[in-house]
Amino acid sequence: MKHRYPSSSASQQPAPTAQLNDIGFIGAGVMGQNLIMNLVDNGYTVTAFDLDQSKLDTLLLLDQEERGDQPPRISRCSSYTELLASIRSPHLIILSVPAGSAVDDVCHKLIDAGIAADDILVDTGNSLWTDTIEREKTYEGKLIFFGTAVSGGEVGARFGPSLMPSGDPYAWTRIKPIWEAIAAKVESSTGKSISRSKPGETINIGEACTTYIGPSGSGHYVKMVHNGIEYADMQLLCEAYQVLRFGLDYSCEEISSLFSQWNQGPLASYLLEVSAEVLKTQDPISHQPLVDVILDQAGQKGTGLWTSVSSLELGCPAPTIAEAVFARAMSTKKLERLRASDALSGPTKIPALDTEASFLESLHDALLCAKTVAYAQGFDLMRQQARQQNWNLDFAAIAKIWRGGCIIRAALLRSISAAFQRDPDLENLCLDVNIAESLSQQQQSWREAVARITLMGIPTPALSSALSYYDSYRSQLLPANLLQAQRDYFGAHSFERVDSPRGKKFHFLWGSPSATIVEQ
Ligand SMILES: NC(=O)C1=CN([C@@H]2O[C@H](COP(=O)(O)OP(=O)(O)OC[C@H]3O[C@@H](n4cnc5c(N)ncnc54)[C@H](OP(=O)(O)O)[C@@H]3O)[C@@H](O)[C@H]2O)C=CC1
Ligand SMILES: O=C(CO)[C@H](O)[C@H](O)COP(=O)(O)O
Repeated sequence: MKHRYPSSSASQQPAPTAQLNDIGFIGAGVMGQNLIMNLVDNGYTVTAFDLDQSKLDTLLLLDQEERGDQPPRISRCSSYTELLASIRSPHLIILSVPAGSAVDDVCHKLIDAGIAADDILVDTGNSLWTDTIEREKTYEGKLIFFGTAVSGGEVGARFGPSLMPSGDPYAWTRIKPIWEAIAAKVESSTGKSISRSKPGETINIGEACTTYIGPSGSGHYVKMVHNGIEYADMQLLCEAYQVLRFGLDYSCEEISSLFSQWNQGPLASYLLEVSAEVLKTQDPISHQPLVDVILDQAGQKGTGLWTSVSSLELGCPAPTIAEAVFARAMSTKKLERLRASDALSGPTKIPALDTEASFLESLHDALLCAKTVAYAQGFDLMRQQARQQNWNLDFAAIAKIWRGGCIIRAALLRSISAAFQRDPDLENLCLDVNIAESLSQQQQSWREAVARITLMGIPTPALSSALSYYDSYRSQLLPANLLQAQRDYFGAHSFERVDSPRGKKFHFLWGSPSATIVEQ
């Protein structure tokens, strides 16, 4: 351990008294407000700071409403000096501000306000994992910067998120009981969520959806990949919706009930549940389905993009995740798409379906296979990055903490954690004996769905790219032999031969009258 902690900062701060709060919290926005309420439900007292003081008004009102005749659990403050003076030493401060410069802004201001070297600042935002590594180094000796990525949106933050902590092991010993208290819980035997949905409720049974991920930055990397899978999963559901809506003329209500039905089986997931809920929601203004009045231009904050960049940098294919990012980008070209819809033709003949029921079954299986493949890509990325960074990631534990609280929680994660428990060094999820069997059984339906949908002219970039990944991954031969020959032809880039030891390079003298191969 690199840190050499000076004596506790207690000397610079007021001595602990009953009035001092347990935790300082900076950023009382969507996530911050809910994390704070989760902390106080679990018995911690908090001093909160936000640039926007009206957010603190709301927070204190909420505390007043929920605590009944108990004393206040939250104090507000208007400066970092006040924040430090109002919490126990060594200080523990949690940060929930937008990723990027706001995080450093807070660090600098806390340093100016006298934060001590053994005080802990936990960044719960979606920070770029390399920024977290840099920050831990930059602020060493001034404060202990510790990353904990959080998933679960506002409801998760309030009643139990999935938490991905990483960094300084000493800081982890202090944070662990708090994270275990506020995290989502799942039943050990079934992996099912133990629901908690009322203010004041706490759950002290089951497995907490948090585990120490590893060295600095690893938790934020794992969360970034979680979000990449989230992008893919969301896109797959959007593609299924579009096929049903415009290929089969289903109403939103009908799609909602089909999704709810699918949610009882192996596709069960929070995102499917959310989609079913969204699709049955009416717009109070136009009284049409709400989705029909939402502009089809997707936003993004960057984690899917970072996952795809990481995939390219590592040379570790995650095309389904990348296609999901591209799909969001394509959606923003609204005006161009409107022009292109006039200029470019679609299918002239759409063959009739054999039966609607068999197509729905194929679509169901296609979704399940593509979702599995998206997870396989995500876990492969984590495996490659872990190798490069020398992180010892426990993939079974990661799959387990995603079973509850987080946005990608899904029944499938039970098979995924079981796969990594069977073989912690599993190269690719598709190779797990049970997962391989399911994919092999369902791949024909997947092809039929993709082929049908292609003939309908409905774009399914994630569904189809996942199938191409599956087929590429199971190919003994890929056309990279021709590709190597092309490279050698125009750039003398050389190639290896199948009949020579690996590493030996050859160049063909293209265009020379005698067919000559030279060893490089
Ligand atoms: N929303 C979600 O579902 C999830 C979000 N996250 C991550 O959590 C973090 C917080 O997100 P979210 O709660 O949605 O964001 P919000 O914008 O709702 O809240 C962020 C809060 O931080 C305040 N803030 C901004 N800059 C500073 C600063 N320099 N110093 C102090 N306070 C500041 C903001 O104040 P002001 O409004 O005045 O700028 C705001 O109150 C982000 O990193 C996000 O990516 C992670 C998981 C899920
Ligand atoms: O981290 C999250 C959930 O896990 C956030 O909801 C994330 O910000 C969503 O990303 P985007 O805005 O890019 O869709």
